[in-house]
Amino acid sequence: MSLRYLTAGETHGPQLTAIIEGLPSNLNIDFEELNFQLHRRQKGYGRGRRMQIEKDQANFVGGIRHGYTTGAPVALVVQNNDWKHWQNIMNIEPIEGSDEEKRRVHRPRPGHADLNGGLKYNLKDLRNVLERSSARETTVRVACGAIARQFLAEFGIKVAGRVLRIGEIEAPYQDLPIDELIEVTEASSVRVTDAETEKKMEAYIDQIKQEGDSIGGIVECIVEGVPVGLGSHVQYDRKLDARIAQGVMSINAFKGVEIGIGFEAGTIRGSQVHDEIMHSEERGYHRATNRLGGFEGGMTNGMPVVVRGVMKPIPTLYKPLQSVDIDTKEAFTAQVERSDACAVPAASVVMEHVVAWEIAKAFLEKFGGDSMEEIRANFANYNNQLENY
Ligand SMILES: Cc1cc2nc3c(=O)[nH]c(=O)nc-3n(C[C@H](O)[C@H](O)[C@H](O)COP(=O)(O)O)c2cc1C
Ligand SMILES: C=C(O[C@@H]1CC(C(=O)O)=C[C@@H](OP(=O)(O)O)[C@H]1O)C(=O)O
Repeated sequence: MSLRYLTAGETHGPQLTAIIEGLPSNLNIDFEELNFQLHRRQKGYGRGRRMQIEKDQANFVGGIRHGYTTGAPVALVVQNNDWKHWQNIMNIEPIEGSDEEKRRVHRPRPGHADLNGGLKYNLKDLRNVLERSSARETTVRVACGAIARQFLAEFGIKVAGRVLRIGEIEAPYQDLPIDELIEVTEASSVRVTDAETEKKMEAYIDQIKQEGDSIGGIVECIVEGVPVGLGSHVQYDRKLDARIAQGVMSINAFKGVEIGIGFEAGTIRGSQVHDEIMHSEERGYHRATNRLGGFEGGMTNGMPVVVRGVMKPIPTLYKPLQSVDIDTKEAFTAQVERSDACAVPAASVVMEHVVAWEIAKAFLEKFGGDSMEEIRANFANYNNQLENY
């Protein structure tokens, strides 16, 4: 059985839930580290009031004993603190005497799932769509990814992320060793590597917010220590670059994915794109450059995996856009109560965890076993095979 997870829960409901299946036994879970990753997702300049209400923590309710996985499905929940303000609106049972009509959402917001979901599921209260389409769900995706990240760390694989651009402001690209990149971006409110860009981006986000607008950006994830040969060229759905692309595109508001230089590859010559193959005693086979972001033929090539994603501007705007009421079919301009102005730094944390998940899944497919000990032995055996190749 390959590694998988399902999530459930609404943004203003009592909690989010995830069930992970396919984790090996005897993986040590560092709960503090996992909650730190949830905390990182909540940070980032430009987020709205909701993030002050939530203090995300994962509670495990299955599959772990005394800090170690047992091989059983892992179940975890994250409470929504905001639930207490929404209980009446979100109640599962009918509430006697409540004015259903008053709480019904019938004005779809442009850029959200509201209208498509209402039409598709035949729901006249669009809250039934928006509650689940909210990026609140990315909390438990990060929790699942944080477990994948801890699993990968056992094999020396490290994950970092950074913001490359917010709207008109591009961050200078600094090629830092991965530990330094993790440290420096962690200290930055917008997850960039230099203080000057950080200041510029903060002021820019403030300005956009003041103008009642929102802004998106471009983020990058780097994974180092990935062995050669994860994924496969032999079948479309085994190509790991394609699976990573699907994961990234599934993050709310993501509109594009690149591996390595990505779209730039269509603008320059082959000699400027392909990475020359080298061999040395210490490094074995490697590439002179890493323009293709660690992939050839849907398989990792041992170079760092480099993935970029683009996030559109937040759709809910204080400067309202026009839409159509589903009851009257009349035009109105959407009203806003609260929203993030920019969630690009937060989304870059989500992306790290989505990428970590896909790599962990492919790692388990290649070196799979039911316990960590079995996987370690399989991994050592493969490394031995590579050394003798
Ligand atoms: C971390 C994060 C936070 C977000 N916060 C908001 C928000 O506060 N307001 C909003 O309108 N959209 C927000 N979004 C984006 C919407 O969830 C998303 O655009 C919407 O569900 C429609 O999905 P699509 O853009 O993928 O088509 C956020 C996305 C992410 C990743
Ligand atoms: C709750 C989170 O993000 C939310 C994602 C979101 C959306 O429409 O996607 C809308 C906002 O929620 P609300 O409407 O309650 O203010 C964000 O705060 C979170 O990231 O944990």
